[in-house]
Amino acid sequence: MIMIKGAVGKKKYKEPFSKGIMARSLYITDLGYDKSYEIATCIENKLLEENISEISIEDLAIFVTNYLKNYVDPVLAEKYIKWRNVRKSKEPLIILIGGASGVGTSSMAFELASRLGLKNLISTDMIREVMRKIVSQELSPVIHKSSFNAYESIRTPLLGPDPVVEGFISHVDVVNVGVEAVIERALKEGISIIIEGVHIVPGFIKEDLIRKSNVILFTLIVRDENTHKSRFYSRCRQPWVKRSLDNYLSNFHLIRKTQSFMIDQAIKHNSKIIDNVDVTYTIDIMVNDIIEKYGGSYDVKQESKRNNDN
Ligand SMILES: Nc1ncnc2c1ncn2[C@@H]1O[C@H](COP(=O)(O)OP(=O)(O)OP(=O)(O)O)[C@@H](O)[C@H]1O
Ligand SMILES: O=C(O)[C@@H](CO)OP(=O)(O)O
Repeated sequence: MIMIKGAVGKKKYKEPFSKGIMARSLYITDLGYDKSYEIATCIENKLLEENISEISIEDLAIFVTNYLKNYVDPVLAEKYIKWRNVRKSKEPLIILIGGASGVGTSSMAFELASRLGLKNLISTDMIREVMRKIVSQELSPVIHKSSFNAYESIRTPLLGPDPVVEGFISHVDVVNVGVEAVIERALKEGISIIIEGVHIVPGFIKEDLIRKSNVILFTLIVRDENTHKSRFYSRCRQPWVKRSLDNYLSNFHLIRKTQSFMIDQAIKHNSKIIDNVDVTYTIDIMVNDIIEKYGGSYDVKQESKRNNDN
């Protein structure tokens, strides 16, 4: 059996090498579960071949990086080490995924959480639901509507040419208070989290939060109208889904307007836009962006030197 040596603060511990845990950490490199497990098995065999029965967690990471570099693919080695840097960071990762109704924010957030092994995921619809219990319809009628038809509840005189966009802005502005509270709590507790939904819009979240280096925002869109429309059919196909297909189809032109507004905001604030047509493409872009932004530099020798110095 191969034992892995690690430390939490000054406390040292040992645990047996687990192919499952190793496969999980390789999964980030987009190898897929089966291939990750296969490589984890090869790594275990290689350790045994080299008569390594005990290894520190840092040396294991170097061993894995070199294995990927020499026997699999140097690009994957780089991804692996960069993701490791992200995981070792002292700050939690706050991933915000916005997009108009139906573009796939909840599906992509779930996929991304699974790829990154993140356990915390919340939808802004749920935040809004809690807020609806606290803030009466009289006080804030807009949040008791959908984002795309909130304009029907605007009480103040219209300021611009498009009531739909104005309703959307008022709606997002209120729910954003709850979104910011979740971000602040996650930062305070040190919890990595994904927050997704229509209420994540560039330009609405406080500057001091969005500028933090560990907060990243993606705006998902579906540029093609027919593809976007078909998403409502696929969403309503499951028998347990209670949201009415007709409601989204009859309001589709309003939903598209909210998407156009989100695109304008993302461009204005220099924020990433992803056309969510293909799941693999969307997740790969998000993963690559995250590891490029937070993964630091890829330097195995540096890590090796650090270990020798310790
Ligand atoms: N890249 C994709 N390729 C194919 N289908 C997708 C993709 N992304 C999402 N879908 C499908 O589109 C439908 C709508 O997605 P989802 O429910 O995630 O949207 P949403 O943006 O969360 O909507 P809402 O904000 O209204 O809840 C789902 O059936 C989902 O499986
Ligand atoms: O407000 C909206 O656009 C959607 C987002 O999911 O919510 P609901 O369908 O509950 O109105």
